[in-house]
Amino acid sequence: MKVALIQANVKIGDPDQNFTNIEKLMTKAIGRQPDMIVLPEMWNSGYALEKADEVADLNGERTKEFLSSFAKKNSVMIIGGSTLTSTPQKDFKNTMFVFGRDGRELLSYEKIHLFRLMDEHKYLQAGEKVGLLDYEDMKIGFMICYDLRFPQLSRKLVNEGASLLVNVAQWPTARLDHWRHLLIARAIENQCFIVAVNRCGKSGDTEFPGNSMVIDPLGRVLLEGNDEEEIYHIEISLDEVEEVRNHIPVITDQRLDLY
Ligand SMILES: NC(=O)CCC(=O)C(=O)O
Repeated sequence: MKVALIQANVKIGDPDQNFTNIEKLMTKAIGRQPDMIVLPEMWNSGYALEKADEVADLNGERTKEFLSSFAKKNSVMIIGGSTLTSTPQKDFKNTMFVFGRDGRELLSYEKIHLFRLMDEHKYLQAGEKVGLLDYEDMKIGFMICYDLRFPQLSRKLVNEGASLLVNVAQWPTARLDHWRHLLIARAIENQCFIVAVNRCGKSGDTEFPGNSMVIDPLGRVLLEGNDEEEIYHIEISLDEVEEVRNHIPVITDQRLDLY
């Protein structure tokens, strides 16, 4: 499976510019004919949470129409990072939409762990269900940024069959070492692939390192990005997951009767 990771910069509070930029980057990525495109977290608005009323995407309509038609036109699966969405009742959420090659919406996942350090808990509603997708012989589990810190979530997704975990993020440079180590740990402990796409650039005083990563089920780093706006391409084979799990059967050996 050929994956394109879109490590985009995000202009805070400017959806028009961000839609234009993401379209430009995805169009460039299509030249390498990926099977799957992955975008970063909150790419429509950045963390302009105090202006959520102005910049959030009402019912996710703009995001969905844009990603669905791009997916269909280019016959590519899109894991749409996440966007700041709203409802007419003014419920704001950090929402991921996923589309199949035919443009069909396959899943929406609303971030379940809100990150207090970036004030998410003051403005957003947390999602109430995990994100797991069964598509074209793949089971993919989804995490949005801070979700990475909760090993119970990734283990649940893996226990329900995921062999690939995707994390989309706006993870600041200040905690880059946590990002790297936690991603590698999640891959090793769950014996699965991890595709993690982080934004780059700066918003206010906060710097984002990019440093998107792809890690194999043995915890080997197959790809690690720099801090520039960039598209990374990689080919992975999810069959490797079974080989690794057969060698050291961690998932089978769990004592779910005890913990
Ligand atoms: N956008 C986020 O969820 C950031 C999470 C983060 O920075 C962390 O350290 O955790």
